[in-house]
Amino acid sequence: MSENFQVDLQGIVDLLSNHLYSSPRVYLRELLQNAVDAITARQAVDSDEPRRIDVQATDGALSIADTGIGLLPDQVRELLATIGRSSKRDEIGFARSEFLGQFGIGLLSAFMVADEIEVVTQPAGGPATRWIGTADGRYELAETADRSETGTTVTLKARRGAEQWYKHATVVELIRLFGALLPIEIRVNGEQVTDGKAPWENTGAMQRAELVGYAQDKLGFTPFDVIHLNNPSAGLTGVAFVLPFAANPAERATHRVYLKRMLLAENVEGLLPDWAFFVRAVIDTSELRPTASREALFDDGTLEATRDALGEQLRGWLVRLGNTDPGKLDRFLGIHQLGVKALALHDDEMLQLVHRWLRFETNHGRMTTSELQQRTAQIRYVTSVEEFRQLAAVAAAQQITVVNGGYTYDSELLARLPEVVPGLSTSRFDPTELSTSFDSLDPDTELRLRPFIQLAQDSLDPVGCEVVVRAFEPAGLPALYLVDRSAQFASELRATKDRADALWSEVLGALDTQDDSRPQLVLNYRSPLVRRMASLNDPELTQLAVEGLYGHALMLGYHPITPADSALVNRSFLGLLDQAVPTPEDPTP
Ligand SMILES: Nc1ncnc2c1ncn2[C@@H]1O[C@H](COP(=O)(O)OP(=O)(O)OP(=O)(O)O)[C@@H](O)[C@H]1O
Repeated sequence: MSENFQVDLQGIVDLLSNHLYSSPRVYLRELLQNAVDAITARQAVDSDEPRRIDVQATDGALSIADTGIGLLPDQVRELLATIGRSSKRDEIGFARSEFLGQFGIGLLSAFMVADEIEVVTQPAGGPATRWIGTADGRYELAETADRSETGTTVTLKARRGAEQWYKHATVVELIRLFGALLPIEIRVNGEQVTDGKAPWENTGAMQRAELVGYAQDKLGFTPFDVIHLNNPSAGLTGVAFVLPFAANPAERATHRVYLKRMLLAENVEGLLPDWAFFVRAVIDTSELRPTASREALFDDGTLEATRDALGEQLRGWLVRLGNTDPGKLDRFLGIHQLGVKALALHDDEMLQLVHRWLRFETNHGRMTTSELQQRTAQIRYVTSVEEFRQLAAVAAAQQITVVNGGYTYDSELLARLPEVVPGLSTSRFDPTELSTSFDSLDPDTELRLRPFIQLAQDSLDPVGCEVVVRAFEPAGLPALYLVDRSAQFASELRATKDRADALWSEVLGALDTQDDSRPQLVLNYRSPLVRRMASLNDPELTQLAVEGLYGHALMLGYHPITPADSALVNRSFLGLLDQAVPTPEDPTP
């Protein structure tokens, strides 16, 4: 013998209110939606019939009356009293596109705010029926006196503690929120509360001002720009408002979505591609599907195709801006630079889109990648602001363009650019490259300077630095400390190894590249100071001066200072002071 399931209605209502719906306020959305569907069904039969919804909200009670199709007694039994039964699906069970509802559970949401639901309904030419359902799962059905008009009235009485959802102001606010775009006359306590127009449908000169006003009112900001969105295959129209402030690209952007002109939710995710974090969209769609809670979009192929199509339109806006109003694009990037860069780092599409407008600091001013490409086949960058400060002027004097990759995301972006942009080549700038562009001394001078160079080398042997003399610009810079990158890594590794315990020491030892190329102190023979030093006849003073320059060059380049370095610099500083400050027995004239 087969039996029917018993359903604990209270359990289902708890499930809906605690797990499906985000707030009891959706009860009004569900009632409104049923009224709209009933009107749609009646219009399909006779489009001359009125399209009206009348809400009466007095403290503690609410009724919503529609001029819809109404139900016969048998339909009431089948549709209202059977959970999950809906008149809005076709024979195969698919949602029929003309209706908002589809699941056959919406009416139950009223039990979140009422213990009893009364429905009085009458189809054209049929009898009027009164149905009263209670939250404990019982219902009564009876014929009643005819209504004055075809349609349905649903009446609720507030459950204790839910009175706030029945207040006039709250009801007006919620009806406006959910129903602002519905092409139906909606009154609350006699007053018409909506105009049925989407802000982007107003044409004419004031359209933009109205859209800006809408964003200010409803979204709380004055948009940087407004982009129209359109996707006929999803029956979609709307706008994207560009945020006037920086947004965190890691936070998923959410959008206000209307489905068949009724609000689905104010914070729908997944409508636009992830990279479009800098806009908030407001759209209406007739083809995308809701989830059962009607608070999110169902993530299917149609949504994916829509996301791509809308992404194309946002991309189009960026490209247009780049081509027609570079100043405005610059302002846009000024606001969203960091977010755009962060995203471009992981999202090839975004990088491809924006790379040509991203500006980087270089030693020849701020430049885009295409401006850089015009200057040099190979874009060279350093990875820290300190390194840039040290090398910028010297490299510029040798006509070498160096990009400062020290700002957030810049060096990572520069490293990734060649993967995405054909023909673009970037590399880390190796400071030792500089010395190859410095001028060597002529053989006579070289010979003459040999004792000086030897003396300087003796001073710097204890710190493992090689002394070289070259002539380069700017002449005001007496010395430059250059260290090959892999040598720098090896020396830092060794310093750490010396400080680490035995286990770590061994691990670090395995990483040692054994690169023993020594750092160089390049003395600049164009510098008057270096020239004077080279012609000194006092070996001790020469050595102190070389050590002093060494310390100065280290600090200028923000290089790490080892104990041996600081001992050397100390010695030089004190020695030079000693020479500079006269002793009392040596009275100055
Ligand atoms: N105001 C109304 N006028 C006419 N029929 C109604 C009305 N309200 C509800 N119904 C009938 O009751 C059925 C069940 O309504 P319910 O709101 O529970 O589900 P639904 O609207 O079909 O789907 P969903 O759960 O997606 O809202 C509807 O399919 C409809 O046939």
